Amino acid sequence: MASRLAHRHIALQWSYRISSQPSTSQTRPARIFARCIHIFRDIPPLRQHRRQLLLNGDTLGFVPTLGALHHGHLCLIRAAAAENSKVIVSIYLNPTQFGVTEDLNSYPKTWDTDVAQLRALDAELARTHGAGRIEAIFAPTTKAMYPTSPPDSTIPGVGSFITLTPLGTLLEGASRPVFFRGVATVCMKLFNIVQPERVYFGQKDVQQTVVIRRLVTDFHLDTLVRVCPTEREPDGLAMSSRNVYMGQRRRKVSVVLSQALRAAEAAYGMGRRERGDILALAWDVANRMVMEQEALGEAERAGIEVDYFSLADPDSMEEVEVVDGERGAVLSCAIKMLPLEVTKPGEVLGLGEDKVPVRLIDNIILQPQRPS
Ligand SMILES: Nc1ncnc2c1ncn2[C@@H]1O[C@H](COP(=O)(O)OP(=O)(O)OP(=O)(O)O)[C@@H](O)[C@H]1O
Ligand SMILES: CC(C)(CO)[C@@H](O)C(=O)[O-]
Ligand code: BAL
Repeated sequence: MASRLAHRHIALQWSYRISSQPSTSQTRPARIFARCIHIFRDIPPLRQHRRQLLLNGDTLGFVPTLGALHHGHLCLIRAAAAENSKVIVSIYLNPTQFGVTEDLNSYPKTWDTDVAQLRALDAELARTHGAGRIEAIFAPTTKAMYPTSPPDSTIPGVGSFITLTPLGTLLEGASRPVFFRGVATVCMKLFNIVQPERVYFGQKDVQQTVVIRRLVTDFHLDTLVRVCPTEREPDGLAMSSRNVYMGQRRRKVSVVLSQALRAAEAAYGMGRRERGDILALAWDVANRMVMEQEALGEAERAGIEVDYFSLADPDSMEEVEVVDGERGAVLSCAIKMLPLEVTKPGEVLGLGEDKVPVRLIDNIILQPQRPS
């Protein structure tokens, strides 16, 4: 009984969808079962449900998220539904991957629209021949996820953690020292709880995908890791939950990230293999934007700081001097969009009124080239 009460259902009733075809004796109204998407807040009822899925012969795809869902997340779920009969999505703002000075408290929280998007997507999947369905949302409490000691985000870190060294200390890990410890730890917990056949991650967080593959290999986890392409806005900006922090002014400037990467990718496309030759083009684009912004007045400009441009090995994420054409490389970048110094009346502002610094990341895979 306790376990039955421990999760809620959304969409409790059956519904009928009228087919766009006229109804005749041959073409009856399509009768589509608006199934409930279960919402689990605790682990035992989810485990029990998962056992039932196994007994029913279902395959399970898992999409972990921090919530504030956008089109990029929905693409991961579609990919999961394309190769599994059931999909579980987790929505959990994991505290241990946020450093003590980072944006955990202001991170966008959009539970109602997240659930509405998942319901709409599930209805779309119901109409898609052969697609799996969204079975459940796992939105655990922090007490459930961190049962024995409160989650600690300090660098010494009291608690049980997984670290991947040196991989987790490079690039994003250099700027966010507890980030990959938190990600690896929470993903290990989530994978142990959900026991998915396949897990789905976005290419946008490229180093995270390398960390997850390493976690699965080194800890012999029985799951397949799938990586889905980065979904972008029409101007090239990678979709990200944090983009809502940017109002119109910072949003316009943020396009520099993808433009810089594309310039460097073009150098690789033209046969350049030396680090300096490839990254110089990215730096040129970024420096030009920095100077353009600096030349404007306080009420017009949006400041940016480049954290890194990187050209790294796809398995280790260690920097390379020359791209091995048979291995390819990961070209990646992180920038900080600085808070606006002065805002103007009537200006379209982002979440937190453009006072929150926004760290944006992006990458392009430089594909291995076949020797001609
Ligand atoms: N634009 C995107 N295209 C494809 N996958 C994405 C995209 N953005 C995020 N994802 C993936 O969705 C999963 C959940 O990510 P998360 O909830 O942190 O969203 P996010 O947009 O990356 O948020 P943030 O702004 O905090 O980086 C991750 O595997 C992430 O790589
Ligand atoms: C994988 C993840 C959900 C772990 O909290 C998070 O790092 C993310 O959303 O990319
Ligand atoms: N998608 C990455 C999550 C984070 O930046 O914390």
